[in-house]
Amino acid sequence: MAQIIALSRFLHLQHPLRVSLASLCSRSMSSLDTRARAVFSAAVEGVQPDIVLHRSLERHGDKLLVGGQSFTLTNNLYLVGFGKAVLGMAAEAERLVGDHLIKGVISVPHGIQKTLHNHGKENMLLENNSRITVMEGAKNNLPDADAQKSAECIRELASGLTEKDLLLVLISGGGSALLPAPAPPMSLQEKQDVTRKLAAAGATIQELNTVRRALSLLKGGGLAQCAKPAQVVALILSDVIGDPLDLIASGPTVRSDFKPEEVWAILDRYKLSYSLPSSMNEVLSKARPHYGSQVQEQPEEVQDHVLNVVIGSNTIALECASRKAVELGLRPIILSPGVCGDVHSVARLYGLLSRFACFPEKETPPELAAEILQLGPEVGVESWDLCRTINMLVEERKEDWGVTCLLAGGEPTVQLKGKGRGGRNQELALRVGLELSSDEVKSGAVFLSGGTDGQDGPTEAAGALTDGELMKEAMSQGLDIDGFLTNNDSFTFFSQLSEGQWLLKPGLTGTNVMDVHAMLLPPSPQRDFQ
Ligand SMILES: Nc1ncnc2c1ncn2[C@@H]1O[C@H](COP(=O)(O)OP(=O)(O)OP(=O)(O)O)[C@@H](O)[C@H]1O
Ligand SMILES: O=C(O)[C@H](O)CO
Repeated sequence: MAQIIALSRFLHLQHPLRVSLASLCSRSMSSLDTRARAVFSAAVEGVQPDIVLHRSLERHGDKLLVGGQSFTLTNNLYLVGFGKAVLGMAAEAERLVGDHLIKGVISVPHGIQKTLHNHGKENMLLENNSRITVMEGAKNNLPDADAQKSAECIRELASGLTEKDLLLVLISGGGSALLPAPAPPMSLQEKQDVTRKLAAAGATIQELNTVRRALSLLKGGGLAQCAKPAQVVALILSDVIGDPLDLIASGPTVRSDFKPEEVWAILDRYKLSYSLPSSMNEVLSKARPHYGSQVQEQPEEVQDHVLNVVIGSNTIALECASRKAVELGLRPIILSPGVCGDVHSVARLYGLLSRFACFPEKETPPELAAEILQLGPEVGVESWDLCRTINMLVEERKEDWGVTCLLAGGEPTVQLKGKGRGGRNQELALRVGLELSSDEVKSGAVFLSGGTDGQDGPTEAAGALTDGELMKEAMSQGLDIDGFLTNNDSFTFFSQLSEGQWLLKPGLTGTNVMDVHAMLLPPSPQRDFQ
């Protein structure tokens, strides 16, 4: 396969008849990368907001079944939502239970209706006669006055409910910025400054949202508290590793045990404790273990009226990808949905795994497995997941199972030093390409990394594909990989390489469960150890 790919690239670049000749071989040439793209599409398809919502809500007459519980619909339904994917969730919810819906308000990103319309995603838009009001805001993913207005409308709706009412809360990534309700006397500007400084200093989403929860009327369970005594059912599309309910969109329906020392420790870590506005000191000193920051301590049972259900996650996307891999004749192995850490280390991991899978001798050297295991903590992958993966790779080598499809997900990080255009998926693909290219024995592996939202950093690509021919291909086209990497310019690199054919460009997908990685590993060509 590697030879066919190499030949086709040669034809594509050098031969005067390159277009027609290349297209003659394109079917076999692209077999692995076509399958990698199909596996990625299946991952994204499996977590489309309307699909996950449909999967999680069951309607039998006036009964609504969700998360193993049953609720009676008696024209008592209200709906609120906030996040990048809630428009599609709301559209499907209205199709399913709209006849009982009294009123809804959702807070969604600025311009999203137009963008979804332009991408032909009409199924994610509300009907003209919808009972749900769509409010756009949070330009550039920052809480703004528009989002604050939406949050106020959502708070008003929730606060007016009675014990007969059922409130559906739709939550997805980006929800924190779309539901700003600064605890008085803090202003939106002051809260925005603190979160912006934290983010710029490199705070993790866990740290950021721990602080956000402490400063908000609605986060950290505040929304659920407002809706009391109504029954609350929150349907959550997770964009955080491990699906922690209290952190996704800062957990507006999840009771948070606020620990002031935890918040101060985070502010200290990023050297912000001494430059805080006085209003923030006031909010933090008043706060107690509670729902939101302004409410007095509540007993545990107040949470009884809330059901939180994760309806979509990276794990689900990987399971869908795995099923697609089987359909395509590949042997799937799911490594982990929690890959994080610097892209350098993550690329190294994939390089080592490919070397291990395709090692051309009967026994793989134990040092290789040891090096893989050592990397685990740096890239967020548990030892047992690595051991399980290594064992499966060993079995596949012994039994000659054909092409393996190694799947993983998560959200690695890039330390931005240059001024180029790129994203963590494209930079990871580029670094994995270097790893695969540097192998003496070419594994023939193809690697794909893509953001499930369809957008990788500030670029129009979701990610990129790569393989062991990357270095040769780049050199033959006069592209200096190191230069592009130093300048964090992976998008420009992949746009210039072979006319952009290695870019992954599904367009905006309307969902977001972080990133998906797929590495297709053909059996070693020198396999004579049977
Ligand atoms: N030139 C670049 N090269 C590599 N990575 C970049 C570059 N510019 C931005 N990034 C990375 O892209 C990420 C931001 O992009 P994006 O908006 O896709 O983030 P996200 O975390 O997927 O957002 P969300 O979860 O809200 O969808 C950051 O991790 C940032 O480090
Ligand atoms: O909105 C947020 O807080 C992030 O997207 C994590 O869920």
